[in-house]
Amino acid sequence: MAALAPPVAAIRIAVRRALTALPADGPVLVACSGGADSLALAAATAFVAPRLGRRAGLVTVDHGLQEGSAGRAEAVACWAVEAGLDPVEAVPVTVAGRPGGPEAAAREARYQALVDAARRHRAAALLVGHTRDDQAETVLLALARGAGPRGLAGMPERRDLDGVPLLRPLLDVTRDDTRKACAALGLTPWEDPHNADPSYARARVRADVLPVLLRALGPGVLDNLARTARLVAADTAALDDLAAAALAAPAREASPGDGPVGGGVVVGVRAVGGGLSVAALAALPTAVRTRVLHAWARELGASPAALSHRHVAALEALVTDWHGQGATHLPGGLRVARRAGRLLPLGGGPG
Ligand SMILES: Nc1ncnc2c1ncn2[C@@H]1O[C@H](COP(=O)(O)OP(=O)(O)OP(=O)(O)O)[C@@H](O)[C@H]1O
Repeated sequence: MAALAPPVAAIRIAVRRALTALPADGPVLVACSGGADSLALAAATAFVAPRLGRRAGLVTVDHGLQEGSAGRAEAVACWAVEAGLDPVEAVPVTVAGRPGGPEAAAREARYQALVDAARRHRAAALLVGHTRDDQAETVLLALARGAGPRGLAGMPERRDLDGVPLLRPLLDVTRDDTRKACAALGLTPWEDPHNADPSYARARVRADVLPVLLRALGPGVLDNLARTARLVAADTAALDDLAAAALAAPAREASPGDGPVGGGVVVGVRAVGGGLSVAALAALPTAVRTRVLHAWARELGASPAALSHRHVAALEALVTDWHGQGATHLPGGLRVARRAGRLLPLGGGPG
């Protein structure tokens, strides 16, 4: 028997690790574009899942944006059936008419179709093929746009997508390895023209920025960027937890010796009679306060997509830079004002 190529083995190990952590019920569904990353993922899942006594299927979404896209989706689906995956679906979606740029609209349509398929098949999880290279690109793009820790934390290995667990088993695998694995298995991946289109920032990072960094700083750069994402993600999760605890608890009079947060003590911020206590907010470290304000704005009804750091900064100014300014406007027509030591939504929203 021919020796197994190392990238094929590494990808199977990564998939095995992801699948063994899942609850027993329901198939896993691989989201596959036909590109090298998700094709290598699908091939590894087709191999590993039955050996773990689990069903594995595949969904490929046809955005209908390029000539021949339906044929490409059909070809991926035919390969998947031959590879023993079941269920297999090629789902056409309509991208035109959705809000946002074409890329965002395509992503939204794709994720909706994937979630619908996962629900239809009562899937235990959806698997996507993001690699360590994708993670490094994500971190660089976040750095360049000043995204803050949430962006620098990159893509999580696991997240909830409208109630469906979304897994990224290949975050420790390089794109080079997914290509090598496809070659070793005799698979011909589809080359998405968008990946080389310089009008996309990610494509420019991929083609121009990462190669320079790798040449100048050595091959450890990809690893280091991905590690940065993991470290930042852990810190961010801890700060989010502190903010959630502060937002859940009633404000009380601060007494000398109270750390703002620390020693297991979290100062609550809910004011008696509604709204948030300005004094309690002021006692929090900035990193926790901004998270509290962000979470509260969402609770009031501001859509996360529309809520920007400028809105949160304006809310924060009501606490830390108060000079009698008027109400702050939030997305969705919401307004928040400072009144008698409290931040209050105007117009009788939830407090
Ligand atoms: N048309 C599609 N149908 C199903 N899943 C998709 C589709 N496009 C992308 N995905 C999923 O989302 C992941 C990320 O896609 P994206 O296009 O951002 O990355 P990529 O690096 O080009 O991945 P790939 O090489 O697998 O196309 C893919 O690995 C795949 O799991």
